[in-house]
Amino acid sequence: MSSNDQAKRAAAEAAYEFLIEDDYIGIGTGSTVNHFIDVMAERKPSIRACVSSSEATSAKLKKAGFEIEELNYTGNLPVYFDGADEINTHFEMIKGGGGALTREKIIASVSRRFVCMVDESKRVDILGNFPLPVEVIEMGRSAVARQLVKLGGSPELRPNVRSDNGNPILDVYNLDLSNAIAMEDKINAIPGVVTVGLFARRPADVLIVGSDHGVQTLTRKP
Ligand SMILES: O=C[C@H](O)[C@H](O)[C@H](O)COP(=O)(O)O
Repeated sequence: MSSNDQAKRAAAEAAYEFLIEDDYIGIGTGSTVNHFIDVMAERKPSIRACVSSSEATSAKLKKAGFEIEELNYTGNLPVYFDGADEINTHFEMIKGGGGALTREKIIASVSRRFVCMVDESKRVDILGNFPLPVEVIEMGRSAVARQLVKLGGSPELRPNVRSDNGNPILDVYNLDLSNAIAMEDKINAIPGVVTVGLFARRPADVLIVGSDHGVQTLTRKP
């Protein structure tokens, strides 16, 4: 296992402490979440079912023997576990590097606690080094891209990729995300945008950072 993978695994093990048994849990997408599912598979918690943010996560959870439930049938969730592409000191995030941003944002919005697991390379002072994913409706792709250019961004169509919802994804470089909430609102207001991968209106509540030196668990200050 690479040291990066060891850091993700360590964060996933620490995150497991936040799992609430005998209820539904939300599970995100990506390599860090995959470590979390491995930890779940080893420890076999008693849970009602998982609400999953992607087809890939659902497949891995099912293989590990966990039930999947649709969010439409669960109501609010006590806890959601996910990774991030970048996270700042306010626990605002860029997500969607794996294309799962829309389902992730919906699940995060109905979860009482968002536990974000990262390796330390994901921590930043200002978001934006990682290109910002924006899921769009196909027929509005160019129109949205032109609006993103007006906001100072350089959008690029993610080649040969569709989200689990069947939509294209634009990766936007060079945006000024020093005011992440304002930029999230501006991008959300563009007709044709399905979801922007900025999680500023709904930041994480708990941040677990794995590194060579150990694991740090941080709680967002209100
Ligand atoms: O769409 C993917 C998700 O937002 C992931 O949480 C994000 O890309 C981080 O993934 P990873 O844990 O593989 O770095």
